[in-house]
Amino acid sequence: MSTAAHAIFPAPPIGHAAPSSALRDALPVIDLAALGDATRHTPLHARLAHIARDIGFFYLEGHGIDTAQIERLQAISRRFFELPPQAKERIAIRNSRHFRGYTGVGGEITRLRPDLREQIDFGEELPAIDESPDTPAWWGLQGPNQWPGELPELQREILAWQEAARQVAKRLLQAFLVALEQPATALDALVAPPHNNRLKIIRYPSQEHGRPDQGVGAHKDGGLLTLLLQDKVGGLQVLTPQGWLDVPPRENAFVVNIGEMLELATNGYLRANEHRVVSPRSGASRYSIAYFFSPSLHAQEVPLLDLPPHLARLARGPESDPHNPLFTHIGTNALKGRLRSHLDVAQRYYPDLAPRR
Ligand SMILES: O=C(O)CCC(=O)C(=O)O
Ligand SMILES: [Fe+2]
Repeated sequence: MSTAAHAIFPAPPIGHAAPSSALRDALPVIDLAALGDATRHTPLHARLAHIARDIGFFYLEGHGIDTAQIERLQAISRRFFELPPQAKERIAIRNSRHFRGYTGVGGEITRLRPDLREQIDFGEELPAIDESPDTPAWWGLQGPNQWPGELPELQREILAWQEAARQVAKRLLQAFLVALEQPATALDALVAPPHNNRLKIIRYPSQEHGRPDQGVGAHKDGGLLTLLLQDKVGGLQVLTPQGWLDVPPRENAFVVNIGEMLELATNGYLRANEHRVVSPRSGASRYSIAYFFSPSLHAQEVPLLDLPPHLARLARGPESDPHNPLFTHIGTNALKGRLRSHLDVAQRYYPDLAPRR
């Protein structure tokens, strides 16, 4: 996860959110089925553009993924985290130049602090690009996953999820483009195969009394769109002008975030929204599955969309943070985010590029 740009609004201490009740009642829901495959602008598209711009996150329903498929993935993910520590360590992310594999609690860093979560990072299952002195470092992001041999069903469900989530994300991206008065296909080349999407299954252990509660620290997602599946526990919060707002669980709905690459492509008309997870306090763990729909490394550069004047007027330019510069070069930007989050991988495989602390 890329460490976020500085908050525009002073962030209250973690765990003390005070969202406005008006916003809490207004958490928007978008029905992808109702948007259909329309290539024409409809009032629903106008609502989508408004919500994505002014609130920056929403629930997505009507995605068409079977409840049974969701439940199978959630169940097998929980079983992975119940494996003995040695089994998880066998697929440790520090053994993968491609940033794939298991990270234990506290092993990932956001805003310079360890996150209290354990997770497996997956990517598209593709062969590694040959390393030679002339190969740019960011090609290292492409490569095979590490699968736990004890749970072959996990591999099956993750690969199926990648297919299903990719279709949903692509339809949603096309709806965004229509909403912005672009051809629905305007970014097809950016998300064409070979793909570069990422997926994580995550467990947030319950917070022990008096201990830090940074499940994951405030950040923005680096890709185009994130489709997040959370369980019933809660703890996800999004930063709004009124402060941190809880995003309570909603059955069979994804939570959608705008990522930094869509912010860049729209010259800041759409904004990547900052979010975080506060550790559960219930004694039970929280589980989530995050799918990061991202530009293909092969596309090289994020294009700038040509917005009509009435939208371009509202595009404020991408937010710039000297501590977390955004690059329009896809590989450079993606590698930067991974290096910041996984110092062990950075130091082992990318020593010249590893962030200094
Ligand atoms: O687990 C969640 O609810 C959010 C995860 C997240 O924001 C991330 O991994 O980027
Ligand atoms: Fe995120």
